[in-house]
Amino acid sequence: MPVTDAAALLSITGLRRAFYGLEVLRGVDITVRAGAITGLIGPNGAGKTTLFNVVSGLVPPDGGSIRFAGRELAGAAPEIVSAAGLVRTFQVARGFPRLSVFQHLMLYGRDQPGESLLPALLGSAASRRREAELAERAWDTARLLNLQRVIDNPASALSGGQKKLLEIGRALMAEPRLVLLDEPTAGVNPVLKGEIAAHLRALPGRGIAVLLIEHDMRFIGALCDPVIVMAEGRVLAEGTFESVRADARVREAYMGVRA
Ligand SMILES: Nc1ncnc2c1ncn2[C@@H]1O[C@H](COP(=O)(O)OP(=O)(O)OP(=O)(O)O)[C@@H](O)[C@H]1O
Repeated sequence: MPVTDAAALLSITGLRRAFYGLEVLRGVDITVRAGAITGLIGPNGAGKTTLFNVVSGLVPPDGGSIRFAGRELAGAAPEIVSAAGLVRTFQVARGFPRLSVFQHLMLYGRDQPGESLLPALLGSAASRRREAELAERAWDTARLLNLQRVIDNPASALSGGQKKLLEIGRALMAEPRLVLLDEPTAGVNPVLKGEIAAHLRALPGRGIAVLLIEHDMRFIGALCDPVIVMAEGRVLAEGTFESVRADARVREAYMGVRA
C-alpha cells in the first residue's frame, strides 16, 4: 500500500506506456507537493516528455494511476485534465504568430470548458463582464511575466525568451493548480534564464505548484526542490539537487549520454 502524503497534489503510481512494444514508461511513481517547484531530470529518452504527454491526457496510459487533487485522471481527455487545474506547456511554444501577446492570453483564457461561443456572439452583459475579467487577468499575467511592454506586439516579434514566457503565460491563464513546464529555458540566454527562474519562483506563493523538465543543471539547482531523476522509464532517485547529484546511480545513468 503506498503511503499517502497529505500535501500531495499529484500522485502518479505504476504509470506505464509502450510504443510499438517498446516500454517507455515502466511503472513510474511520482509525488508532487502543493507549494513546491519540483524538477524532473534524466538523460535523453528517459521518458520525461512522454510522462508529461500521458499526465496531460495527450497519450493514454497502458496502466497505472494519476491522482490529482483527489481525482483520478488516468486516461482523461486533455480538456478534462486542464479543467481540473493541471496545465502544461510544450518544448516548442505553440500559438499563432500574428496574434498579439494580449490576444494569445485572451484566447487561452477563453479556451476553458464551460466557455461557450454563443453568449460571446450574442454580446450579453454576462459575456461582456467575462471578457472584462479575462482582459484584467491577461494584463495581470503579462505584468507577472514582464511582458506588459510588448503586450500589443505580435508573437512572431518576440525574442526567444519572451516566447517562452508567453508559453508560460498561456498556461497561467487557465488558472492552474499545477503547471507542467517542458524545458522552459531551452534556447534562452543566461540573463533571461535568470528572469524566467525569478518568475517561476513567484508561482507557489500564488497557489501554483510547478513540475518542470530541464536539462540546464544550474537552473534546476537554483530553483527546484525536490529533484526527481528518471532513467529508462522509471524514477531512479529523488531528493535535493545536491543529494541526487551525489548519487552514483544518477552519475552512471548520465554517463556518456550528455556532458
Ligand atoms: N508517440 C511516440 N511513438 C513512438 N515512440 C515514442 C513516442 N513518444 C515517445 N517515444 C519514444 O519514447 C522514448 C522516450 O522519449 P521522451 O521524449 O519521453 O524522452 P525524454 O526523457 O523526454 O527525452 P529528452 O530529454 O530527449 O526530451 C524515446 O525513445 C522516443 O522515441
